[in-house]
Amino acid sequence: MSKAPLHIDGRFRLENILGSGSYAVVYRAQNFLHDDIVAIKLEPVTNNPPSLEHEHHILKQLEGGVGIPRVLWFGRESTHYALALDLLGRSLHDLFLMCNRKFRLQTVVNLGDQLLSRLEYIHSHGYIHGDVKPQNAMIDISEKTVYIIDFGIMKRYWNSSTTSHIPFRRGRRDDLESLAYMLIYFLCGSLLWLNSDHEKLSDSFILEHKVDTAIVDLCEGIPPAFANILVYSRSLSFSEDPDYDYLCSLLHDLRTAGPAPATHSLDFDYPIPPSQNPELSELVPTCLLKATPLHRSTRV
Ligand SMILES: Nc1ncnc2c1ncn2[C@@H]1O[C@H](COP(=O)(O)OP(=O)(O)OP(=O)(O)O)[C@@H](O)[C@H]1O
Repeated sequence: MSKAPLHIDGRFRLENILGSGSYAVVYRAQNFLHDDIVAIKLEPVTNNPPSLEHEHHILKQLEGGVGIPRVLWFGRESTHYALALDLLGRSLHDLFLMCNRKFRLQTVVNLGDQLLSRLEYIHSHGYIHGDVKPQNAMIDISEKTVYIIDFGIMKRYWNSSTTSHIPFRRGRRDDLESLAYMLIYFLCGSLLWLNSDHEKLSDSFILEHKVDTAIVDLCEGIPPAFANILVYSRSLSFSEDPDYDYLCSLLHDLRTAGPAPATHSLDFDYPIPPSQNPELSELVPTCLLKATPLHRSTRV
């Protein structure tokens, strides 16, 4: 891979790597014109077609939405495309490991509430995210707002010229089903088909076990609202408009049911300091939370 440039657009100086994915590397960078810190996503120009250009195009359409990263600059710098974004805090994946693989019920409720709003906003612009997972949800530096990231492979589900759902494509229900798995995972600490060696599980193994797992077993010991979210998402037909208010109401009921006064804050507590957590670099496999593309089941 070609060497990353040291400076972007004459004003951003690259510092350390914050993370990387299949097509880009994300750097922390200093904007020495405004004396602030940003995130810069770099993709070599050899990638064809460039995913970063597509990501930039989508982010501009979603601009101004709560929890959508703000684009500060996009362009080409020598051998790379570069996208400058607001610097965010940690991903939910990293936070989950730091919190010993358990989030409090109220934290999961508040995360679910925010993430549902993000998905509704993205869907209202004719797109599905298609890769809802803990690595693609980040919180801002003040740990108040959840952001969705990784728009490079996002696709339209809605054809505005024919005003119809594009066939043979994932739909909104798939994003919602993935979100349901993610919330259950945060509450239970794992999902039934995962084992200690889950890095090596194939997509087909996970899909087979997902289909064969009864929702009642998957959601054992957690409030029924999460099973209801999963059942509802799976029962949606391909082009049906999801009732986001209904899903939110299932979560809101859990706020009033608890013994302690409900809080809207995310309220993470980290029993394991990041420097002492050997698992922090471990990745949840990308196929882990994907919606079930095989036959759909509503077994509870
Ligand atoms: N705005 C940001 N602020 C801080 N860190 C970020 C930001 N955007 C991305 N990151 C970090 O960089 C990592 C990779 O980013 P991203 O998922 O967008 O890359 P990608 O190449 O599109 O990944 P994928 O292979 O999942 O498509 C993230 O997991 C996160 O740790």
